[in-house]
Amino acid sequence: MERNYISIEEARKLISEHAKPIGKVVQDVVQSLGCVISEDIFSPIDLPSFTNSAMDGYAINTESIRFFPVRLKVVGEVKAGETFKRKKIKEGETLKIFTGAMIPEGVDAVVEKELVKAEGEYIIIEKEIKKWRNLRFKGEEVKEGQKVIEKGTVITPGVAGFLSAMGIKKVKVFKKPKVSLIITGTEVLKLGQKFKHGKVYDANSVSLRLALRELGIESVKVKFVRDDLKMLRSIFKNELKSSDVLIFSGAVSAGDYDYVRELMVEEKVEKIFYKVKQKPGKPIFLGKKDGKFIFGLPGNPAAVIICFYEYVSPFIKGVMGYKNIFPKEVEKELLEDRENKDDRPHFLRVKILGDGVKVLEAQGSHMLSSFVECDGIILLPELSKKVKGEKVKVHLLWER
Ligand SMILES: Nc1nc2c(c(=O)[nH]1)N[C@H]1C(S)=C(S)[C@@H](COP(=O)(O)OP(=O)(O)OC[C@H]3O[C@@H](n4cnc5c(N)ncnc54)[C@H](O)[C@@H]3O)O[C@H]1N2
Ligand code: MOO
Repeated sequence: MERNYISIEEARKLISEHAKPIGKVVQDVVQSLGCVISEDIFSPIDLPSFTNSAMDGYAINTESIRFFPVRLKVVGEVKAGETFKRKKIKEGETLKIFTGAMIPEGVDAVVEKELVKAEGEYIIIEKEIKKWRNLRFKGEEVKEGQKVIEKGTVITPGVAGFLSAMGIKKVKVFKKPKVSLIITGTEVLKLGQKFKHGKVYDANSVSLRLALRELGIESVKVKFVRDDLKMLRSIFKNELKSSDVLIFSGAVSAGDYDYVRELMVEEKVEKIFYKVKQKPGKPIFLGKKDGKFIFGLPGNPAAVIICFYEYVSPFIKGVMGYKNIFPKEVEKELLEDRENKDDRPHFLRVKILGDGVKVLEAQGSHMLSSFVECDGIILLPELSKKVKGEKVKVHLLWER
């Protein structure tokens, strides 16, 4: 007999167990935002790769200056990017130098231009300048061959910049899954279609596509299908061939035309779980066939978004090689008493106000207006009461 529900904790555990990388690919660093590096990175060069100036100013040799103030003759200049084997300074001389320019032989400090007085071909340095001032040394940050990035690191713009600074153009990352969205419902109108009484505009394909884009998943196919088992089967079979993760929206519940569960049984999709004790999103399904994973999300549009962030996004992150897959949490104080008389835990949309959280209006699984102000979700256990001032964990959905 099928158990009626599993708990949120059990569902999370099953997500963690099944969300494993599906392969590795070589990716251009410039296209790699949000990918996870799949092998340790060793620097091919020193960083800095040559000793250079941290300031625009004058290159000096402090050892040849016996006392300050000193008057030095400007005998040339060194620009960034220039190599200048011929440029050397002798006692009594200086070179004009720019930020990032290579330090010439015999130079052991750079005095920034604000600290000198220019007098024709000469400069006067009033105050003592210490050896090594304003020098950025070869290899001071990274040595050639040093391990600089560990496998499992998520590529942020900063990481991508760092890779590029080492001259690394391509990087091995865990594969992003290809995703198919199968949007069910005879009542569903695609955006742009003329409104008809009794129909609803599709919200789910749009919220899911954008949520997937946040994860860097661009390879997304969207299929709309009426509540028709034959058509659903044919689309399912096709998408199973081409995608790694299939996400159904709608038709997972108990209605006569809710065909997804029936299809999963018929197609011998191995059930990982079906139905989680929660609101919204109770009839969520996760299954596996031919190494591909299938989510069935309820059609209710708020349930879709919440199930995506609580389960689908963690799953996809796991596939992409992320170590931390579940939503980031912050602790906040509840700004009002809140009771859950239901026997299912409730995910509630909240707005963060400083150290507190306000539970938003419009919490129904069919209601989306609360997302206008929503920063995150709190979980209110079944048959429980939380009082004003009590600490709650907020699952952060997005930053703005
Ligand atoms: N007898 C029972 N009825 C229901 C149960 C139950 O246990 N017994 N569960 C309820 C719960 S909880 C949920 S959640 C929903 C889930 O329903 P389905 O997954 O079968 O989804 P649909 O019936 O297809 O649609 C639900 C709702 O969402 C609207 N919808 C569907 N697709 C879209 C879309 N792309 N964009 C916007 N809105 C969409 C649809 O019109 C329905 O209003 O079942 C309860 N029923
Ligand atoms: O579990 Mo359903 O999403 O409440 O209404």
